[in-house]
Amino acid sequence: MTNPTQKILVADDEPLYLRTTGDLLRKAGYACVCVSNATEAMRRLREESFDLVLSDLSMPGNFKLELLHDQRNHRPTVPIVVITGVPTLPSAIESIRLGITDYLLKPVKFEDLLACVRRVLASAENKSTRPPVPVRGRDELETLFPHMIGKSEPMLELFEIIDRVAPTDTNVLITGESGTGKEIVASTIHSHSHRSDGKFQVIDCTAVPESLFESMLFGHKRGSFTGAVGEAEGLLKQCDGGTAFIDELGELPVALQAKLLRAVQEQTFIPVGSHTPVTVDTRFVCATNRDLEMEVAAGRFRQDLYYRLGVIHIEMPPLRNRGNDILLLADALLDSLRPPNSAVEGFSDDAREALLQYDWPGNIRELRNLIERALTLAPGPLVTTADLPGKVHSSSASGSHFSVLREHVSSLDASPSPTATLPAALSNASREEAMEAAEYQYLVGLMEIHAGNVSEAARQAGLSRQGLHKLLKKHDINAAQFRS
Ligand SMILES: Nc1ncnc2c1ncn2[C@@H]1O[C@H](COP(=O)(O)OP(=O)(O)OP(=O)(O)O)[C@@H](O)[C@H]1O
Repeated sequence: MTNPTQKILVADDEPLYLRTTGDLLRKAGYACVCVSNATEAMRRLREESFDLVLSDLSMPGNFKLELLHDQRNHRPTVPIVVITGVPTLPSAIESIRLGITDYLLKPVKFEDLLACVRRVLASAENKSTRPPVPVRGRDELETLFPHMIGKSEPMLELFEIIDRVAPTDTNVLITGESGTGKEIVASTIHSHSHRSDGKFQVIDCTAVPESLFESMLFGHKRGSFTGAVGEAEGLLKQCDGGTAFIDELGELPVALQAKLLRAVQEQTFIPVGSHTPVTVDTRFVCATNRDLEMEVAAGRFRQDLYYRLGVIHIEMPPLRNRGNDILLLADALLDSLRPPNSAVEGFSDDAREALLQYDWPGNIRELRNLIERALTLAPGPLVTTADLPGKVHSSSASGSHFSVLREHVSSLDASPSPTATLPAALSNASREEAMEAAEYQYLVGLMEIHAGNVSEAARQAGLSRQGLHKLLKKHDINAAQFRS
């Protein structure tokens, strides 16, 4: 039921759109004020109270800037649904400060607009019964999420975003290199949300064959396809009331993107072989290490889905940009991974320096693996550079053998002659380093041949898509960069 006191400000510089939207919303029972420029929109916002703003932020006058300015004057944020023909995603902090709750792309169907308005207003009503998120100082931010280690500026900014975004129902897109902590951020958002009693459901787009993905996500009726011996509830239904974490979103096949869009937009879907829609109440948090904007530009990822899922866009800082957090993480991981009978107590000064100098292409996952390895090698009491892989300790001295080797093999022709000789400087490389560099070269060549198509490349390599993804991740190779 529409609450007749709910008041919407519609701000847009297209007269026809403005008039029809206003008329339709009034018919749907909302009080509606329509304005065609930023100055008028700000004047109305300052003088009256609204429950929702529907606006293309890029109309005459800088509405975005004025809203941010008002925020600094501590005015309460009204939820904003951005309706635009030329979208750009603001940073996470900017989205939060502006109060952006959703994106709709023009032309927008009125039923979609209405569904969105209802959802946002219902969620804003819930929100008003929740205590506001206080502004936190540095000390408080540092201790807010004890399982997430970090005191560097990029990490404190991340903690502030998580703190502000967790209590809302806004969809979140987390991007960043492999191993930077995207999943841990997603689960922290869930555990600090009002959905924490519901399930945090991980849905990995690379883990399921394309043909089974739809039934895995939405469920199926008995007999709907060969092998569907019973009825199955999909993963989305299982996290009704909770959070769906869609990992490796960039790998989601195009055919399924439209179906996911409907589920995200309307919170309903139809199980395979059924005719009856299922309704859920699920928040979507997604992650990818692909450049989704590039995927959208290349036509491989739906623009509407990208905007719908990325209302808040968090970019994870790579470990190499987190300064002394590297050492905080190394100490904490050593503590948590050390077996009870281990004689190892810490790192030598040289080893600490080497950890700081290395560029960590595999980020925290790589650091964790390195510490596990060092714990088995180091006689104790200190882990020294001798217990670290060559690529780590040599990066602080003469440059890593591995990276030099990797550079060398990358500069070779795509099909190098078997007699190609390695430079004398590389004769120091260990067998392990040489094998890694060869594997890297093979993967780069494979990606070039198949123009970044992981399924085709996996077929040639005799690997599963998932297996190939793991290898690409290990070498920090982004398949998207090979697509034209
Ligand atoms: N700030 C942190 N403090 C402590 N541990 C962390 C932190 N960030 C990540 N980790 C740990 O590092 C490992 C990798 O993190 P996670 O799986 O969240 O990365 P990811 O970005 O999702 O990786 P991928 O893209 O490969 O799926 C996990 O074991 C996680 O618990």
